[in-house]
Amino acid sequence: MIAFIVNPVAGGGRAYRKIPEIRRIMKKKLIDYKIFITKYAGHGKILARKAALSGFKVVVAVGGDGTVLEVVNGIKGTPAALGVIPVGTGNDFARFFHIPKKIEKAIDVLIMGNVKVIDAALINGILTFGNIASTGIASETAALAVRFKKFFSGIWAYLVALLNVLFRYKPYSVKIKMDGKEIKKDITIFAAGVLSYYAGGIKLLPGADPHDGCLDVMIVGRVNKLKILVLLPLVIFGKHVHLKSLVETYRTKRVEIEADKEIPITVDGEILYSSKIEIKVEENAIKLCTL
Ligand SMILES: Nc1ncnc2c1ncn2[C@@H]1O[C@H](COP(=O)(O)OP(=O)(O)OP(=O)(O)O)[C@@H](O)[C@H]1O
Repeated sequence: MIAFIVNPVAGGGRAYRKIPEIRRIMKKKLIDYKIFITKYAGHGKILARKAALSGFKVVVAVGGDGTVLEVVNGIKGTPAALGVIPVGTGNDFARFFHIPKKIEKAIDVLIMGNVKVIDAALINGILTFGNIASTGIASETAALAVRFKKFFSGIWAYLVALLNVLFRYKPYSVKIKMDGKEIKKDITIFAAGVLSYYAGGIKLLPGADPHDGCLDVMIVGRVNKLKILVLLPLVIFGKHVHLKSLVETYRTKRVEIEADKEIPITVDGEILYSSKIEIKVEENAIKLCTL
């Protein structure tokens, strides 16, 4: 039995509009299913948990990365597997695993029965996430991009927001603890995660591998703002990591950041504020229906 958790606002309402198509395809394929529609942000986690505990073998996030985040946290620790119908705006989680955007093909992935166990990450001991957590210019940009999403789609909303943030951004002074070492740093961009994509297709952590039991970490310290503009096209295609003089990369199981004030942290599209961030890998945390 398959449970679909539909976030009606994901993808600007696209997730909701796809319900009749999901019903038609499931009827044609003669598979038992139920559709649950979220009523508010956070409801997806509750619905997903209830579905998983009441025997649904697959619980499907019908939406974007925010919906996947809620379903992952809902089904964590239950026998249910995660499915995704990527009808959000960015869909970075589905992009990494090549989950098709066409509804019928995405449903085929669910019923094919191919389940892979993948790593996730835990932030501040409370939230499990499947993509990337970031702070610095990236999170300030994400916070602003929310407003631009009404006017621009996917990656464009982030690019316009970035140009707005870029010239007023002041690097955060932080302490970073990793692998028994502590470094003091002024950070422009910090990202840690288990998958590669960010903000609708930007390849922020190109080397991330959800099967290696590690987080990939990427840090850009204090840099001339014009250099950020040079870095930008490279980041989109994941080539920035070759610029060793600007970009530091690490692979670790746990990383901690301490700042002297609350800073924004973007976690799979959601924004948290904290002065202390602890991110650690959760090995084999998610069972995922994939190709
Ligand atoms: N019924 C609801 N009403 C309002 N917000 C909701 C509802 N259900 C879920 N949400 C919230 O909607 C937000 C956006 O969802 P989601 O991220 O899936 O879509 P998106 O932003 O279009 O896609 P992406 O994150 O891939 O760009 C999430 O933060 C989620 O918590």
